Amino acid sequence: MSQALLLEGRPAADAIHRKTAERVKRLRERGIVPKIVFIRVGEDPASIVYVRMKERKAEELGIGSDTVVLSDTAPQEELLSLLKVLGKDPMVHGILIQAPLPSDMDAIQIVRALPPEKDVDGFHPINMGKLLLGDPSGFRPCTPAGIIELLSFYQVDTCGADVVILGRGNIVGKPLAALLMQKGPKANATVTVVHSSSRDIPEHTRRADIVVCALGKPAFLRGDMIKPGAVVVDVGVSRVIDPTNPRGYRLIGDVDVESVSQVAGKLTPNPGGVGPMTIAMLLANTVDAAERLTFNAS
Ligand SMILES: Nc1nc(=O)c2c([nH]1)NC[C@@H]1CN(c3ccc(C(=O)N[C@@H](CCC(=O)O)C(=O)O)cc3)C=[N+]21
Repeated sequence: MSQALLLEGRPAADAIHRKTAERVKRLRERGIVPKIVFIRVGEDPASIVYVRMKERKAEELGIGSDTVVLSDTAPQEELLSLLKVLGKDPMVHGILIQAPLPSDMDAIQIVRALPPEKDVDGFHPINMGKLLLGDPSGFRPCTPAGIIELLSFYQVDTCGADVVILGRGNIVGKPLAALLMQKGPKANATVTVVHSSSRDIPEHTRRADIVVCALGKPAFLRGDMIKPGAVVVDVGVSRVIDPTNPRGYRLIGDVDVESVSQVAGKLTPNPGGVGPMTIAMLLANTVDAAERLTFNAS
């Protein structure tokens, strides 16, 4: 009975954090303190936890941060005028609008109100366009970039690999497909994107060298759906009620760990895999933003 090797996110994230801290130090020696502003709308408990984790890590690295909290009854204009002020503030290099937003807000219009140079999430249409074009002057979305760097850290070669991505969302599936099919190292993959209208999902996943599961469906991917030795990246995360857990809930990924770990060669745990990498890429993007805004100023 074999057990998949776990590709832990923490060591890979720490390697990125160490480089980020060095870059922060160099900026600070020149009198620049890289800074990110987090915007949270409403009191969603998960968003509160995530923003706090990002603030704490930023502080550890010497990156300045502010968090602005708006009421979920605030008019969208309030958020738009806040973005306008932050967009012009030369002390602010990165702006993150924590998702999800209240359903009555127009997320597409809101991202467009960000200057693309401060869009460290990489969600602005300019950055999405640059991503598709392979123009490195944009920002890579944090979770897809984190997956690329996680695979690279553990020397999983994507060149020529058959990668099957489950999920076609704008945050993970679609941008990850664009990154992986790019020409170049840490890319060069043959990419298939599978979604709810795909005819035979197991047929696709069974021939993949690498399966990326980003559906948000707990324990969706089972061992009988993958090729022996495959690399499995578990991205989706769901909360299930668990009275035995002090938090009252437990996090569960898209992968059925019990069966998949019997068949897969390597597996990213969840939590403890892609999540920490997402934060590492966010803060690396923030330092990129500070460097670009400082050294490429026209
Ligand atoms: N504008 C925006 N940008 C985001 O990047 C963004 C967002 N909105 N909205 C929500 C999602 C979620 N997200 C996570 C980041 C880190 C972990 C993470 O580090 N998780 C830990 C566990 C955390 C726990 O125990 O709850 C882990 O996987 O080990 C998880 C989730 C960023 N998001």
